[in-house]
Amino acid sequence: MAEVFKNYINGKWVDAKSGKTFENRNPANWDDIIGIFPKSGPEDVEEAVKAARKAYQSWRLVPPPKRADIIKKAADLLVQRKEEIAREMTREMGKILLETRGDVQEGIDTGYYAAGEGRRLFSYTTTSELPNKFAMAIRLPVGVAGVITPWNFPMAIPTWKIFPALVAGNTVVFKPASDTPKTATTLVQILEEAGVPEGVVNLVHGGGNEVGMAIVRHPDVDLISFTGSTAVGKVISREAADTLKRVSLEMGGKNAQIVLEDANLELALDGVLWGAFGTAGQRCTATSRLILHEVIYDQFIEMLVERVKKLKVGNGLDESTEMGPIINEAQLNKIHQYVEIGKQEGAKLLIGGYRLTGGEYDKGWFYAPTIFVDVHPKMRIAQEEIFGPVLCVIKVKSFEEAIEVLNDTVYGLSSSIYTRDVNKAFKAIRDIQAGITYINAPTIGAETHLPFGGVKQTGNGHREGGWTVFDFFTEIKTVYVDYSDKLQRAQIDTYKE
Ligand SMILES: NC(=O)C1=CN([C@@H]2O[C@H](COP(=O)(O)OP(=O)(O)OC[C@H]3O[C@@H](n4cnc5c(N)ncnc54)[C@H](OP(=O)(O)O)[C@@H]3O)[C@@H](O)[C@H]2O)C=CC1
Ligand SMILES: O=C(O)CCC(=O)C(=O)O
Repeated sequence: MAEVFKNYINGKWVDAKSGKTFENRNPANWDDIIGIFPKSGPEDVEEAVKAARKAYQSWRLVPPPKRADIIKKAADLLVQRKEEIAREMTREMGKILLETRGDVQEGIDTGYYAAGEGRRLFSYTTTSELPNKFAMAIRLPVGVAGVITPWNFPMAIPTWKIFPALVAGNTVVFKPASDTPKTATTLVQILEEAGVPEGVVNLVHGGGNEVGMAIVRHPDVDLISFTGSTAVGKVISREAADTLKRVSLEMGGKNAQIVLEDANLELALDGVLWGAFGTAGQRCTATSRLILHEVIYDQFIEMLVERVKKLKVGNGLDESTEMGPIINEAQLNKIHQYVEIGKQEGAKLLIGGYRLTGGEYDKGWFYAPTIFVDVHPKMRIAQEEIFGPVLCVIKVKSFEEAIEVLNDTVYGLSSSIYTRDVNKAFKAIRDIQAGITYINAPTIGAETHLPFGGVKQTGNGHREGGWTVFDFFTEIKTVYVDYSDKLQRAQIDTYKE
């Protein structure tokens, strides 16, 4: 019998009001049912927002170090349960154990980092232009935060949002991706066990159009933190405009790795393998384009194909597997459509380009690691996010052309350049249009204490991670304290003759 899960609203585990449910299955083995989850609707969101609004009145008054103690405890619980959660996550969304352990670790790191901010949450004091007057800017919570997350980092991304939101004093209505409701449930169970009071965190399972949209449109939700596709991010941005709520959007990418003629080729090879085929390419920071200098082009392609041929694709629970399945059938079909588009556009398919079949592959969504060469930078496969194990290789004649090609996309999340020339490395840091640039390292592998986010159509100017995330989750209040016991007029009295 499949396990049945519930929503978490106002401190209680409850079914969807409609009683409807949906099923979630292991993408590496469809026979394995992960669980049955509530298929909620706007009426459930209504309850969750009401609970979050009520809880906000007391949560905002809890001293930040006390709020942080609860997040620290949640991180401790994640440490204790790391292996179990990683295994469940691999079952739920497919990526290999090495990566799901990393995903939980990112949640742990975020927890300890955010908890530390409970004793800082720095803003500043400054001077006043008038005598006997004190001036400062302080941070206050914003209110009820709607948190909408994707499936590819089912622990890390929710914690990037929920932990700092709570330390800052906001309450949360959390809608996780429909493909990863179990990991989301585990996170909320942990927050409950850590001592989060009722109503402070609410979990509502269900579809994006029903639950996600109801959160975005709700007038009592003050801010939305969203990670997902650019298409959905644009819809959210438009819908949120009606209530003028604050919105943080972390969206798609078309990240590139440049390899120059002077690069350490072995290192660059390890980088692109990990960047392009890690998590089966289903990372917003995945290396989707490889830009090679013509001098090393043939040699590097030969080295790359040799290694890609040997990649072991299979169930991520097997420790020897190097690449797991695709998340679902729709995503697999999308990837294959892009492969067909690439062929029609005239790119040369060097390896892969098909769904894997036979044996265990017949019960999962497995796709062969795929490489296209002779890719023109304007082709659709070089411009649009594929979100799968497909690498497009582009040949360039110079450093300048490499940067131009890298920037020639509507996205701007991550980027990487392999070179031993320090001047070129610094020029790349200056000229690449992306939120993240790696020198001699792959496009993936964010650290939680640094800002994370993209430019152009990848983001809307906010950053997660580091202390920058607190700029999003706090409201700045400017405070003047006049202790002169008389009316002092700024601007007028300041410059009185
Ligand atoms: N820049 C970044 O930091 C990152 C970006 N991503 C991006 O995420 C995408 C892959 O994730 P994926 O989950 O498929 O992305 P989606 O945009 O399809 O979904 C993301 C979340 O939004 C929900 N959603 C869908 N439609 C709506 C709607 N109309 N209103 C409100 N919420 C909605 C989804 O719910 P449901 O699951 O029920 O459909 C899910 O919870 C890729 O484009 C990737 O680049 C991923 C990780 C990091
Ligand atoms: O580890 C990283 O590079 C970022 C994680 C992430 O959110 C992603 O790539 O989808």
